[in-house]
Amino acid sequence: MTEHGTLGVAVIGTGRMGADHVRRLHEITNGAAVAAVADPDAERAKRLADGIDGCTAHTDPDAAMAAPGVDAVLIASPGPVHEAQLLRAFELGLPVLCEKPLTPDAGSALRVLEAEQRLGRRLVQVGFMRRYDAEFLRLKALLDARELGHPMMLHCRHRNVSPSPGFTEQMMISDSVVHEIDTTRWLLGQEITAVRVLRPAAPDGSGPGGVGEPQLVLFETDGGAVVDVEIFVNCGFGYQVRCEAVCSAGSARVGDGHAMVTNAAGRWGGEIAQDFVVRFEDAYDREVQRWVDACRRGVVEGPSVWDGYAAAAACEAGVRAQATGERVPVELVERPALYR
Ligand SMILES: NC(=O)C1=CN([C@@H]2O[C@H](COP(=O)(O)OP(=O)(O)OC[C@H]3O[C@@H](n4cnc5c(N)ncnc54)[C@H](O)[C@@H]3O)[C@@H](O)[C@H]2O)C=CC1
Ligand SMILES: O=C1[C@@H](O)[C@H](O)[C@@H](O)[C@H](O)[C@H]1O
Repeated sequence: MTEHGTLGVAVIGTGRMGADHVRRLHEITNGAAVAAVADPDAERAKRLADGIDGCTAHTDPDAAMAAPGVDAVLIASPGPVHEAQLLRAFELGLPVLCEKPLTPDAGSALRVLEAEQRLGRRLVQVGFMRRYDAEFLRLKALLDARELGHPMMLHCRHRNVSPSPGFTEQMMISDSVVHEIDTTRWLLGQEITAVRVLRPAAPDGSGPGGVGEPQLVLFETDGGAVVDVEIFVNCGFGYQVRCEAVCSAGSARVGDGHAMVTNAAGRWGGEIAQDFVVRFEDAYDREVQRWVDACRRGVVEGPSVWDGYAAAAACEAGVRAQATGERVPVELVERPALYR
C-alpha cells in the first residue's frame, strides 16, 4: 500500500465487467488505485492502462499480480480460468475479489476451498453483488426480522435481453441462475438440497445454442423451502431480476424497478434497464468499496469461497437436471471451520 494507505489493485480480464470495475476503482471507489491490468487482448488492456497514471498493462495475469504496487486482485476473467488465477493469488498472499462464478463446477471450486483452508485464512470475496443491492438488502432485513412470519417460497425471475457470444445452455445455470442460487442461500440462510429443471414446449430453438427457453429451475432447501426461477436469457426486451418471498404471514417482492412511470397519449408505463451494468450499478459500487475498505483494514468479508463452492455444487446439479429432466440432489462436503 502507498504511504497514504491506497490499495493497489490488479484487474485480471478487461472485458465487459473488468473494464467497468477499472472505471469504478479509478473514478468512484475511495482508497484504491488500479496498479495493473491483464488481458490476453493486449490492445484492450493497454487502452485501459493508458488512461490511468502508474497502471501497467500485461497479457499474462501472473505478471500483473506481481507488478509493482499491487496489493490485491480483482478477477474478472471468464469463469473457467478463475481457479488458476485464484491459486496464483493465494501463492502471493493477495486478497481477491473474484467475479461470480467462483468456478463453473464443484470439483474446481472444492480445490479452491481446500487451497484456502491450507492457508488457514480467508483471502477471497466472491462477486455475488445482489447481497449489496439496496432492494435485496431490504428484503433480507425484513425476512431476518420475521416481520412476515416464516419464509416458505421464493418466486424469482431472471431475464436478459440477450446473452454474450459463446453463451451455452449450461451457462444459463452456471453463469445466470448461479445468482438465484446465492440469493436463495443468503436470503433464507439454508442450503439447496436438490434441483429440477422444467422446459415449456418452445416454438423454435431460439435460445443460446438453439435450445428452448425460458426454463423453470426449481430448488428444494434443507429448511423445507421451495424456490422457482424463470431463466430467460434471450427475452429481447430488457433486464429483469425479480424476487418475491412468500412467508406464513405475508409476502414481499423486489425488482419491479420502475424508477419513473410516464403517462402519455393513451399509455402509461416505465422503462426497463437493458443490462446488469445499469440495474446493479449501485450494488457493484458498494460491493467494490466494501472490499477495498476490508482489504485496507487487513480483513476479508462478504460472500466466501464456501458460498462459491456451495453455489457451484448446486449449479452442477442444475446442469445435470437440465440434461436429464430428473430431480438431482446437491452433494456438499462438510462445511469447514474456517467458514462457520
Ligand atoms: N456480477 C455480475 O453481475 C456479472 C459478472 N460477470 C462475470 O464477470 C466475469 C467476466 O465476464 P464478462 O466481463 O461479461 O466477460 P467478457 O467476455 O466481456 O470479458 C472477459 C475478458 O477476459 C479476458 N480473458 C480471457 N481469458 C483470460 C485469462 N486467462 N486471463 C485474463 N483475462 C482473460 C477476455 O479477453 C475478455 O477481455 C465472468 O466471471 C462473468 O461471469 C459478468 C457479467 C455480470
Ligand atoms: O452475471 C451476469 C452474467 O454473467 C449472466 O450471463 C447474466 O445472465 C446475469 O444477469 C448477470 O448478472
